[in-house]
Amino acid sequence: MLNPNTPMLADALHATRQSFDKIPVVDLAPLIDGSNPQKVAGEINWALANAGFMYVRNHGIADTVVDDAFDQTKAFFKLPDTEKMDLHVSRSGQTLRGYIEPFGENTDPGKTKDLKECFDLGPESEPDCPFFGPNPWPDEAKIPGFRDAVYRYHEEMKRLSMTILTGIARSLDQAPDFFENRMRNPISIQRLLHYPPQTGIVDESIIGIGAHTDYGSLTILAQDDVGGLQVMNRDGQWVEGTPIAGTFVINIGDLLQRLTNDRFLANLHRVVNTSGRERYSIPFFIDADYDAEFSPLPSCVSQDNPARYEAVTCGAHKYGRFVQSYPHLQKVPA
Ligand SMILES: O=C(O)CCC(=O)C(=O)O
Ligand SMILES: [Fe+2]
Repeated sequence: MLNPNTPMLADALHATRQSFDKIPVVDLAPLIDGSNPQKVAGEINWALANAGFMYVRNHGIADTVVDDAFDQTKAFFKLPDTEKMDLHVSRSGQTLRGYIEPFGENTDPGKTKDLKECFDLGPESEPDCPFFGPNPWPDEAKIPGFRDAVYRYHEEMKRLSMTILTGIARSLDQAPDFFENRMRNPISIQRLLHYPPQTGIVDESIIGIGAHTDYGSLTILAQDDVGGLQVMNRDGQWVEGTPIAGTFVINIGDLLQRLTNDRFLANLHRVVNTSGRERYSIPFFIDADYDAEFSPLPSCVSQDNPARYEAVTCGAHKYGRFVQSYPHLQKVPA
């Protein structure tokens, strides 16, 4: 007889196992040490134009920084639900920091409810526009070292993202500081994620995180060894983003797709955890300054390929996407 705990995936949730040539692995060493940044830019160009995703290795981030952040992530999600709910994102106004419970944010609304729970934080700053302000830190006595480890991770990710963005700028034939100039005080979000394993019949109505594209410029994802990330390939098939030790998964968001007039792809992805184990991941999202304008680069526009997007500002675009996926924001009058 069928064990009711054995996951049974509906057809639409199956991922094709393919060679990971499909999601390329880019060695960042020649970019970081300056020996051959143009070679790395070429690899980035291929990856972002075809997959919208890449793994990066030799990224220069110490294992201990990543391991400490994962240890603290696990400790955080073990806190009692009432304590996590005291830090709920809806209490942070437009800063949008804090805890989100299962089904509290749905990234493919109308189709899928997200089983994940997460905790968002960002740079400590004045709350002068959406996405900026203080963090709702959990009680240090309950999880000692949380703030330091998670914030250190955030700072390291900011540094790494600026390095990767110099490679992306080169791959677009722009000056290496192209992004730095629109990232003086960028919106950045550090997210801690927990995906409980799913058992029984799993269909698209509830999965870890529904199919979505990321909203901003660049995402750096650390995942544990559990697996479950799926990325859509150009044929519309879901390809597994299998964990590779010592790498981060990098993908771009809508703002870079707009900037490149669709030359680079903000690709659909989702998470389905039927491993039988708890899955943890730590994405870091970097966007740009709140008022930075994104419209197609002249070098990505031609007579045959006219501009496909109007200009948007980073903050307005990002906030609009959050309103669509956060039920609590929809209740707030505009
Ligand atoms: O947990 C993952 O692997 C992906 C998370 C994700 O796509 C997101 O938070 O935007
Ligand atoms: Fe995502």
